[in-house]
Amino acid sequence: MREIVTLQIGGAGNAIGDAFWHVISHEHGVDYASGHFGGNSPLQLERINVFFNATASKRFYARTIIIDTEASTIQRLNASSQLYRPENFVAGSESAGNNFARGYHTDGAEILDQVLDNTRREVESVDSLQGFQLLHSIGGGTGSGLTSLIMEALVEQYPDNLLCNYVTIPSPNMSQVVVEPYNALLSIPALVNNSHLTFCLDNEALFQICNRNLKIKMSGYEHINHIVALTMSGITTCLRFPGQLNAGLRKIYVNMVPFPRLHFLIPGFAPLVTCKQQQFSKGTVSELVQQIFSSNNLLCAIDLRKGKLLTAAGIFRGRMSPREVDQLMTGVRNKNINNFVDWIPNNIKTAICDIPPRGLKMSATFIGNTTAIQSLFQRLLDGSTIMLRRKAHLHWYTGEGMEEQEFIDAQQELQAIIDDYRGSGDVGDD
Ligand SMILES: COc1ccc(-c2[nH]nc3c2-c2cc(OC)c(OC)c(OC)c2CC3)cc1
Repeated sequence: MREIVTLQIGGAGNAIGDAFWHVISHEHGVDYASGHFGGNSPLQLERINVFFNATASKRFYARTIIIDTEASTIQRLNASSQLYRPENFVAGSESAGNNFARGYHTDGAEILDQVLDNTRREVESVDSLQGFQLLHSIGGGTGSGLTSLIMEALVEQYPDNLLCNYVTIPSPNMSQVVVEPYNALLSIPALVNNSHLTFCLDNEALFQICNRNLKIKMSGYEHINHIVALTMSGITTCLRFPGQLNAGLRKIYVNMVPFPRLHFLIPGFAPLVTCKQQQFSKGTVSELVQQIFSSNNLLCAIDLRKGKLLTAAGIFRGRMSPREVDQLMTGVRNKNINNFVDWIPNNIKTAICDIPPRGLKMSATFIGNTTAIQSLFQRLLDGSTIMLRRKAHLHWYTGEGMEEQEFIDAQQELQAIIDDYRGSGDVGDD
């Protein structure tokens, strides 16, 4: 079996992780609170080992390391579910204080060995590890700094395995902490150089979806974390259920990432409508296809029409005609040929799983590798430049041992990835 070890890091990473385990434990017939299997189909067990470990007493637990520099998140999760193995909790003694430097150099560094020891134990208990998925934000100190440190260690200790990151990206309009742009900026080098697949989860888009699509007036993190969990469930469907694709992280990597550095993927999900709208929906595949290519359903605040898709994947769930799905997806490509690079001929792929997500008859999940992501990176660059030019709040980082040059180097790395994506959209389009 091709197992995946999850590391959920920091407040946001653990919130996303808990939402993800809620969704997929139900899909696999596992009770979230107790870990007991009560499912009704062998399909729920056939590939359950990708994300879960079975215990002697036929219970299941999530193969995840629960990490935070402060104990409160850990304590809450430990109290909420037996899906979490107590030995896999790693808590620091002091919060990273929303500071990359404390996550990477001081408070985070203090718990790195515990993280790696717990990871090693889970790796040694599996048959055939395919890789790691890391759930974290880059706006806070633990999610940015400690995750960067963990990624460097994982790449060194497990050079043949893939790192798949699900990263929440701070929004200037939903800012929690004034130095989020610095933490996000400083996370870029590790994501560019150590992640193989980086799924970008933009708080700007997620809150827009809650307000615009779902008409939620006072949207909170519980709402966006559930949208993220539904999308992660869609992305991992082919890993977790048998189907026509012999699915593994490496197959996604090989087919979605044409150049190693261009591995930043934009997820989308459909339907993202109110219950009332869902009642009036025709519930057609055509509606799903139209929605997943709409920027309103992307989990990043970008406009697909302002770039070119290098590669794209659509994962459809529910009972539907494969022929209709292929025709509609091919139709989108043919009608929007200028929004697809012409130097990867077969750059759109669909997969169908007839098991729908909870509460829906059918759904679609989109993954796009698009040059339009430049605008997201430019937003991060601009947000950090405006403070860095005046060295505002820099003392919180230099006081923890960092140098201003590290910020300048990170900005050059960010500009370089922007240039690489821009250049890839021009290649071949003479
Ligand atoms: C852009 O062009 C392509 C993209 C992917 C593949 C492919 N080949 N083999 C696989 C896959 C694959 C496809 C998936 O979605 C369509 C997929 O779900 C995320 C998925 O997820 C697990 C996989 C893994 C298995 C082929 C072409």
